[in-house]
Amino acid sequence: MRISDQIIDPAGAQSGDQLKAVVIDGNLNVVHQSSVQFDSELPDFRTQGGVHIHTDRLTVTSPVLMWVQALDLLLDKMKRAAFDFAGVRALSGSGQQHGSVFWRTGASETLKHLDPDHNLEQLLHDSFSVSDSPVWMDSSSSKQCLDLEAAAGGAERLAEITGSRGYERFTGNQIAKLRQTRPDEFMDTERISLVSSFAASLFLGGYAAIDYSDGSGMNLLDIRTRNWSQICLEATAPHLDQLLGAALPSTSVLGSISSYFVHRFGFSESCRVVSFTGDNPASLAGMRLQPGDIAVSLGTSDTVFLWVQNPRPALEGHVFCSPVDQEAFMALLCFKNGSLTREHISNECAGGSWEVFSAMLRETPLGNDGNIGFYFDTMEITPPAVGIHRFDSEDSEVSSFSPQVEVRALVEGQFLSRRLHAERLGYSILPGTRVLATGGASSNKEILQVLSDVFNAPVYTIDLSDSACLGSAYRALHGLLAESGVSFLDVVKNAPEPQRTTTPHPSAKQVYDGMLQRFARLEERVLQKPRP
Ligand SMILES: O=C(CO)[C@@H](O)[C@H](O)CF
Repeated sequence: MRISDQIIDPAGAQSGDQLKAVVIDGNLNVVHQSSVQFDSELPDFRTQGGVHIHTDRLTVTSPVLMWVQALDLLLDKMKRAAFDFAGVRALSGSGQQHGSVFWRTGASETLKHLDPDHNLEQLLHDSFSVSDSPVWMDSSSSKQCLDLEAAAGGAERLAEITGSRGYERFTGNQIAKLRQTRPDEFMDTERISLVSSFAASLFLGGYAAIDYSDGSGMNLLDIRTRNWSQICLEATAPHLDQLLGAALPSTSVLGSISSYFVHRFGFSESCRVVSFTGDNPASLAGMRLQPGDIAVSLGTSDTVFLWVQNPRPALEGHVFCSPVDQEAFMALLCFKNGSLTREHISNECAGGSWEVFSAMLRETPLGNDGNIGFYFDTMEITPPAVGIHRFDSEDSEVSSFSPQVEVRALVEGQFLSRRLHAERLGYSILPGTRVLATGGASSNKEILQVLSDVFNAPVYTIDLSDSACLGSAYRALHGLLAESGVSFLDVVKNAPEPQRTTTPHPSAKQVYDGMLQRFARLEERVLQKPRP
């Protein structure tokens, strides 16, 4: 790759709260970054964390036109910064998993004939049959999950086919709910995209295929045959295969960039668009995860994931097709109450100051004198519980902690939960295990110290706190070369190595091995409590 070549990746495209672009050169060095924060830079949409939480506290959506406007804004920012779009040889991207975009009948013609004298928001303003896209934080499709599990032959059978039991946020259940509750909008839909393939469609000037990896988060794709499961399609909506289009390998080169971007921004006509994928699969690529590593992404949601060759789908957690190896898979656990909950406790206990929050972690002991907390601001995915629950060293429930104890109870509780549920699924932390951390909170050393202590393993980070961006730029490069048969890990073998940032305290194993057993018992007590 000529040094002047660059790979643009509007990755993190539609991750929870922002749209980001990362550009790398032919030596895999990051040469440009830009971003748009949805809440502060597109205030007219009045989102919080990029979403609207509806009054039922279960329905969570994002305005699709906010995502479109964010792309206009991002590319205008790069243009004003005199970014050389002509040097971009390929682009790829990622989007928050499970979210869905419903294209109105006729939108494909609009996409094909975009007028470069206008911005995308003006051109696509009437192209969506559903203006408020369901997103991953939604928990409102429980009935549809039960119906789909029944149609598949039970939760275990559905997990065996699609990699997961029925989950409310998974796209198939959201599609079924929309068809049942908003039939007119559903009937006016000619294509359904994931957030990732929606973003790819904008650059392609036509409907982009859903890739195998992000498609694995829909409860619709058979993860072994990599075809849509007929049982699941028929249980969800009639002719759904026509609305989704065929799924393609995540390494597919979808085509050349739309002439709209050539004329409006100066992209080269030869710029290739490589299949977009989900944010977590892109993070796996960005961290160049290897078998034996465990990744912890500390973002709007926290996720724990790793590379697996022989998947064992279960009733907890998920198995997705790997985004970088057609024979492999990735196992993932999702914890919805991630950075928004850390922000909530920081505002309540540390005056919103991360410096104060970090000092409180430094000043409180490992094990927090036996105090344990569970912090679920919204209905949690892993485990399915809600509310805040605090216990003292005698396992007695208490109504409050001091601010310092609360801060440590939150961070220890989050990481004890990540470890407990990972070990339940058979992930074992072995000597030599690397914990690779990414996401916004991975830039906080005190939070990473607690992560290292709870897992009793060293924590490594990469230069960029958002590995989904970097992973999509790497995948863009791999897409250019994949036809030559070169593996993804070979293409990126010279990328900057993750740096070790923290190692566990000598007493960590003794403190947290014991605390984990208490945590598991108390979590059972929380799950037995009646939901409010
Ligand atoms: O639901 C999730 C994974 O299954 C979340 O991590 C979303 O991908 C966040 F955007």
